[in-house]
Amino acid sequence: MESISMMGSPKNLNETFLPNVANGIKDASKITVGIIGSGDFAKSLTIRLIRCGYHVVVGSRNPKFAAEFFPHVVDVTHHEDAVTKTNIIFVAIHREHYTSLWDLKHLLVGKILVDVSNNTRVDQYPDSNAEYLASLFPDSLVVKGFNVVSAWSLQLGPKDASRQVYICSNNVQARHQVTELARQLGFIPVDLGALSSSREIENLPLRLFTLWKGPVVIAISLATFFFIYSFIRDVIHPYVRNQQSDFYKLPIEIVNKTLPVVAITLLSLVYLSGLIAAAYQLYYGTKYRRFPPWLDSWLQCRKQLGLLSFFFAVVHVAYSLCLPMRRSERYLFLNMAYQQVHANVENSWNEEEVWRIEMYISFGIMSLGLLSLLAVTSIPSVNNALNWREFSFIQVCYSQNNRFLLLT
Ligand SMILES: NC(=O)C1=CN([C@@H]2O[C@H](COP(=O)(O)OP(=O)(O)OC[C@H]3O[C@@H](n4cnc5c(N)ncnc54)[C@H](OP(=O)(O)O)[C@@H]3O)[C@@H](O)[C@H]2O)C=CC1
Ligand SMILES: [Cu+2]
Repeated sequence: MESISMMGSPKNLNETFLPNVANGIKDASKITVGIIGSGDFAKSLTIRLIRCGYHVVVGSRNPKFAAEFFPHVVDVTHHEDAVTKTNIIFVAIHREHYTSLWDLKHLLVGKILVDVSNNTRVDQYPDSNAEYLASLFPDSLVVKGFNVVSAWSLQLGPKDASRQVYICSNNVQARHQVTELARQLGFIPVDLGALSSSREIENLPLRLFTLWKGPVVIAISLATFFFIYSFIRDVIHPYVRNQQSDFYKLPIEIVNKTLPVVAITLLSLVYLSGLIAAAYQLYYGTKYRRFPPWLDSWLQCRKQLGLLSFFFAVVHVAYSLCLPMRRSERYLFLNMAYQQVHANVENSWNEEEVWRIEMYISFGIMSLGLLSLLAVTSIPSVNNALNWREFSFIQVCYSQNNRFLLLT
């Protein structure tokens, strides 16, 4: 195949408007890409397209005003003019304004409309924005994509941000063209098939947060609970019983007692979900039965729970390293030395205590090392570089790590 051609366009049946990459020749300079709207997304996309050698025509309600915000090489014009000049048009306006393009319907027949819109809530509308656009312009080829990249990362270039863009459309040719365009802009396109996937794609930027919400709430609740528990046990109780004021322990000691407990509880939650899932499958004697929704979402957020556990472990290490720096520690040490002299004790070496602390610290460091290995492998690019055997090896290390942590 010589080039990607625009199939299904009644006017330009064989016109090529994407650079020919089949034989390695990239000639984007002759290709015009249209953008409707002159907002943040339109501006950033324009800059990327220009950098990659495309010619850009922007359609605005107020082209004179909008032109000030675009490089001079960009053709900023009225909607009608813009859509006649190109076959691939990014619709960079919000869903509520799609109907304002209604008058252009006859000009958009057979053209590719790329819907880049996002919503503010998951499943905000009964239909996805892209499906809505397709229903308004049934004779155009609607493609969903690019909504997962922010205007900011578009400008910075894909090196500094997530590189994947998800693309779907009911028209295979249109989908391939937008996929190719995404690739040439330096992104990694992920083909999600038919336009019915657009709802999922639109929920993606919103979903990123929901995976963290549960684990963060759990971590904060656990931290609050264990903090209050240690506070009552180590500060309030001695105060009530012996009038001994240990309130100085609040900022460091009590916090540092809370951190490892939260870390290990979160880590055990990571594994508990897997065990419950296994027990569930054994109980029903099949692996083809759907897990209940709570278990499903629990299994999905294991990575986040693990990373939060790592975070608490790291902070615990930092706190522990700072323990001997405290003034209180120095006073306690001096008092102890004085009492020892007073009691005429020459050597206070306690072999058992020495061994306990040596082992404690050694296991602690080892656990942190293994936890950080796991945290690093959870980074997608590192994870992708591992094959299945390497991945299961690290999983085994991880479960060993649990034992270390329990020991310490
Ligand atoms: N900003 C971002 O980081 C991202 C944005 N998106 C999506 O891109 C789309 C545009 O976002 P963004 O650029 O941030 O939004 P902006 O509000 O910055 O820009 C929207 C543009 O729409 C046009 N517009 C406004 N009102 C109307 C109207 N009544 N009728 C027709 N056109 C109108 C305006 O252009 P003009 O005045 O020239 O007509 C305006 O510049 C949205 O759907 C958003 O979800 C997706 C991913 C990231
Ligand atoms: Cu510890």
